[in-house]
Amino acid sequence: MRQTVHFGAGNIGRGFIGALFSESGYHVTFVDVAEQVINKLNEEKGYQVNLAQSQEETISIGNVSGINNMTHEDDVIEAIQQATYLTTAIGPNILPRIAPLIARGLAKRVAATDDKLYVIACENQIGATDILKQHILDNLDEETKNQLEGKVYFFNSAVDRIVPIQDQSSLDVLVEPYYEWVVETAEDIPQVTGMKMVADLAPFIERKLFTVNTGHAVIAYLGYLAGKSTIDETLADEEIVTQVRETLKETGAYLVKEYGLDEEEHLAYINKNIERFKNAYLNDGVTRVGRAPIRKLGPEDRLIRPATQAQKAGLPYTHLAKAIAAALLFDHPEDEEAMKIQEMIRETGPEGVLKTISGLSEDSDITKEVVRQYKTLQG
Ligand SMILES: NC(=O)C1=CN([C@@H]2O[C@H](COP(=O)(O)OP(=O)(O)OC[C@H]3O[C@@H](n4cnc5c(N)ncnc54)[C@H](O)[C@@H]3O)[C@@H](O)[C@H]2O)C=CC1
Ligand SMILES: O=P(O)(O)OC[C@H]1O[C@](O)(CO)[C@@H](O)[C@@H]1O
Repeated sequence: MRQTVHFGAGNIGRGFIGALFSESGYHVTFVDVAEQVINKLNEEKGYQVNLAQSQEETISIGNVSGINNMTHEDDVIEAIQQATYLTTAIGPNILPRIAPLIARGLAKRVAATDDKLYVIACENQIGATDILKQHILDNLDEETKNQLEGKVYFFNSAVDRIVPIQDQSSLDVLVEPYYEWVVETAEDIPQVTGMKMVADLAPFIERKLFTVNTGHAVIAYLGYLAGKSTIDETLADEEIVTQVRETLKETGAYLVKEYGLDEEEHLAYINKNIERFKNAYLNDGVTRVGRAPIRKLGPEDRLIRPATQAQKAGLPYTHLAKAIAAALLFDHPEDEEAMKIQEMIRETGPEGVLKTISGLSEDSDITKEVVRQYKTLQG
C-alpha cells in the first residue's frame, strides 16, 4: 500500500487532505504534537468525516496512524522514507518549525533511494510550499541539496474547504460538502482523488484567497464588532451581506483585470461563496475565521494585497479599507495576535500597525482611508 505523511492532524488534515489520501488507497501517517489525537489515531485507526448538510452523510476514513513529532522524531524520519507524498496543513507560522525534521527525513531518504517524493504545503498562503522548501533547504548541506534534484518535488497548492473547530473528544470531523484542492505541477504524479492539477496556480490561489478568505474575513471582523458569535448568524444581517458583496466586487475587479476572468462568471463565484458561508450546519465561530489577524493583515494576505493591487490598478478599495479597519478592531482576548495588535495600536496608533504589519507607509492613501474608517467604526 502506498504511504503518505501528513503534518497537522487538525481540521484540514483529518477533514480534507488526509481523508482524500485515505480514500485514494493510501495509508496516512499523521504527524502532530497533540498527543491525545495521535493516541486516538493509533488506537482507533479511523474516523468519520461528516458532511455539514441537511441529509446525514458520513465518509469512513481508515488506514490512518499517528506520530508525535515532539517525542518520536526518528519515527517521523522513518515514515518519510516510505512515503510517496508529504503534505502539511499546520498553519503558515508553523512551517519553519517542522522544516528541520523534514530536512533530516529528506537527507536520509535521498541518500538511500531515487524514489520520488512530492511535497505539498496545504495552507492558506500564497507560495506556502516554496516557503517550506526554503526553510528545508536552510537545514541541508550543499551536497544533500543537490541530491534532491529529480527525487524530491515541491508543488504549491490552494486548499478550499470550510472546516470549523471540532469537538475535541472525538477524531470525527464535520466539514462542508464542497471542496477544491488545486496543485501546481507539470509532472505526471500519482493520482489522488480530488486533487486538481494545473500548470499555473496564481489565478486559482488569488481567486480563492481574495474571494473565499477575504469574504470570510470581512464577515468575521464585522460580525465580531456587531457582537455575533457565528458566521451564519452574522450573515442574517443584510447590511453586512452587502458590505461583503461590495468588498468582493473590489477584489473581483482586480482579479478580472489581472487574470482576464469572465466578469459574469466571477460574480456567480462570489455569490456561490456567500451562500457557502451561510451554511448554519457548520456553526463556524467568527473568532476562528478571524483568528491570527497579524497574519491576515500581512502584505500578501487576503485584505492588504487586494487593496494594494486595486490601488495600483486605479480600482476602488474603500470596502476593503473598511474590512482592514474592522480587523484592527478585532480585540478577541483569547487571540494572541489580536492582543498584540491592540498593544501596538496603543503604542503607535492604527497607522503604526499598518506600517509594521502590512508594509503600508503612514502617508499612503490606503492607510488614510483605513484610519478614517477605523475612527468611524470606533464610534
Ligand atoms: N479550517 C479551514 O477551514 C481551513 C484551513 N486552511 C488552512 O489549513 C491549515 C491548517 O488549518 P486547520 O486545520 O484549520 O488548523 P488546526 O489548528 O485544526 O490544525 C493544525 C494542527 O497542527 C498541529 N500543530 C501545531 N503545531 C505543530 C507542530 N509544531 N508540529 C506538528 N503539529 C503541529 C496542531 O496540533 C493541529 O492539530 C492552515 O494553514 C489554514 O489556513 C485552509 C483552508 C480551510
Ligand atoms: O485563518 P486561516 O488559517 O486562514 O483559516 C480560516 C480560513 O479557512 C477557511 O475556512 C477556508 O479557506 C476560510 O474560509 C477561512 O477564512
